[in-house]
Amino acid sequence: MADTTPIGATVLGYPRIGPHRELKKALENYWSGQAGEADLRAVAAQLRQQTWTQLQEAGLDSVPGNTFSFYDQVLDTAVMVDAVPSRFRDLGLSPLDTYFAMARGTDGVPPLEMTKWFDTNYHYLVPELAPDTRFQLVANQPLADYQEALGHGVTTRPVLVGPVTFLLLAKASAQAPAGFAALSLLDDLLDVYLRVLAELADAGVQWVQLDEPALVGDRTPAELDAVRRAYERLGAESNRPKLFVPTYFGRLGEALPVLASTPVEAIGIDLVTHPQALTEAAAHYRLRTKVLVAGLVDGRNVWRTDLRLALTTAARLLGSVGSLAVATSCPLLHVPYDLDAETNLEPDVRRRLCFARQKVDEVVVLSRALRDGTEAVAAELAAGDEVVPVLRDDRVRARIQVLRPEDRVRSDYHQRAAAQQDRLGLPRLATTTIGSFPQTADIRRARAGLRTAELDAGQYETAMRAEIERVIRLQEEIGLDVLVHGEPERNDMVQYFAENLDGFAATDYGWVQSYGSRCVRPPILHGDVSRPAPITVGWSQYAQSLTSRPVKAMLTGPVTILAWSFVRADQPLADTAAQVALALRDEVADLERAGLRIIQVDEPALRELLPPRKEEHESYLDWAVMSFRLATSGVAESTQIHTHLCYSEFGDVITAIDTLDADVTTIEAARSRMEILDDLHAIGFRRGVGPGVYDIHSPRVPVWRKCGICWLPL
Ligand code: MET
Ligand SMILES: [Zn+2]
Repeated sequence: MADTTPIGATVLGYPRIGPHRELKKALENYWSGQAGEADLRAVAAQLRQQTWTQLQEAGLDSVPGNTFSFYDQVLDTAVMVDAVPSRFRDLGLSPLDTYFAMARGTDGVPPLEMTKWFDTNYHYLVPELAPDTRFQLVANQPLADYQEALGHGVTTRPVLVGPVTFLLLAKASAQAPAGFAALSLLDDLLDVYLRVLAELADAGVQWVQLDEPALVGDRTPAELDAVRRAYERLGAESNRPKLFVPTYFGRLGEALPVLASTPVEAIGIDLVTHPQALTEAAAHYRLRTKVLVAGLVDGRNVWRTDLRLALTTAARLLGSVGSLAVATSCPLLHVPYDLDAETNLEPDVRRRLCFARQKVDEVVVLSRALRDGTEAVAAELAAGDEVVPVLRDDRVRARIQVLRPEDRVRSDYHQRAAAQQDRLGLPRLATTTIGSFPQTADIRRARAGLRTAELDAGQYETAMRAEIERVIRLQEEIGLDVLVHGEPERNDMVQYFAENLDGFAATDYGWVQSYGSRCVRPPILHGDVSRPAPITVGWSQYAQSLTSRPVKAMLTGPVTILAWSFVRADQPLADTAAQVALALRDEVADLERAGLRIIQVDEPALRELLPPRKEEHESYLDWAVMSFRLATSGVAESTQIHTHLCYSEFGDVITAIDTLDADVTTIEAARSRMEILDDLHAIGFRRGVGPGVYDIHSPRVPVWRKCGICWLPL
């Protein structure tokens, strides 16, 4: 290995969809046939070049490369190692179209499964592996990217998904025998990684980054052994770049000594998510011979870093590691591009914010302070000292202060169930939907019209009411028992509430990739939350006025509102959740007063925020459940509270579902073949359950099957 430049100041990755979602538009034009492959590739090349030059000009010592993707970085890795299931291979498509077929499916060929990337709202594509999967290097994409950057005068550090994380995120294909573990393919996969590394080294690459976020979760001894074997083997190769292994979204724990005992030259730790990571790292003697890349700037949230605090943290590591580099806590994929684009934010909120582009500057400042002393960055530190206080609302705080345990408890379930049955008179197997009906072009046009003042509030209301009436009549005609108003007035189930609650701000360009070309613009929860006026009551009340059947009012729960927003970092999430819950509790009370007999509070993100380690589950689930109960327990016995969960894999939260104490839980069950019913049965779940039998992602009509639990088990 040649002498290498230090990592110094760096970021682990960068947004790739384009500051104005250029990639989204280019992808969608390509998919619809409006543009050809060359057009798409040109946009992609342009975006890559922009990112490289920007990062270099911002003063990073090491610029990450290969952070671009046409769809998803895990899919890129699968394709790079030729883990392409035969159903896609057999299509005989071009490499690019095969790639998109894996991502999106085509003509009756289902795509790879998509699932959430750790506890973020980003979705990756799940590789399908089997004992006969033959890994081989198809095209060295990281190398091509490196050379392309070099052509623009930028030397990069190629970023790849680490081999262990790749295998841990993969699943056994349908053809794999029972008991097959993807990790058994480690050695074959390493052969390919070794080739990639050798080719990179031949091209002069000095550092390569192998992301291993999976190491921050609870790992079995066998998995830890795979980590050791993987990095022993990669490290033992002489013809390779230096290895930098970042870990993020939690603390390394028992994986730290394992990774640190291998020959990797640099290890990255996330000092933002978990303060304990600092003590772990400072105490570990093996880090004395390594580069420690300190994730000091939050890569997932949008707040300015407390630079002085970050420097204190860094100072505690200086004596205990070989050398120190400064980075973001994780790739910047999860934050918007540039705060400079936002001109409509309240100045006091704006001054507290920091998007991807600004985070790069922070990393550079921190690194300079460590190298040249704090005097060198005196101006930046002074600017950081002008702290803008968080917007406090004493009324909200006073209300939270006086909450009693009874405010989170309803009466005995069976008593409630009887009262509700009396009032609602529903059949034993009642039918309902989850809430939203399609957002038609007319609905979107009306909303846009309201924004641009083409429609006044009255005209908008008339348009929405017409839509509500349409879906109410449709549901009556179909013969459903519990009706919904269809949520036409909502742009999004979280944004809509954020726009109507105090304490939230919306951005104009704060797009973040959710999957593929799909982006979301998460609201920014920046201050104490309260509800200035009823939000949904008018719409639900109108819907109920149209029919004698019960209409179910619809709210989004506190956990989901938090999960899909950027949240405050200045107080525990539990406290923020309680504030949101209290605002929702007021809404629930108003709905009940307006005559709504059923109220559904959706918590599809309950599972998503679950921390990576078991030891933290209990405290998370405790505040998550308590916030739901705070929102919902103020109602009369005869008011039926529903909740709705989706996105599967409820195993880890199944008992929490019980403690939510909702009268009815509607839950996605189509994709998991109703397994959830057995799981609920096993824990003695006695409340109402509505297994969702229609898969909303597919036009297929399901076949009715008898199941053990019914709507209202009395
Ligand atoms: C992602 S869960 C969605 C629940 C919401 N009520 C809807 O039907 O859209
Ligand atoms: Zn759902």
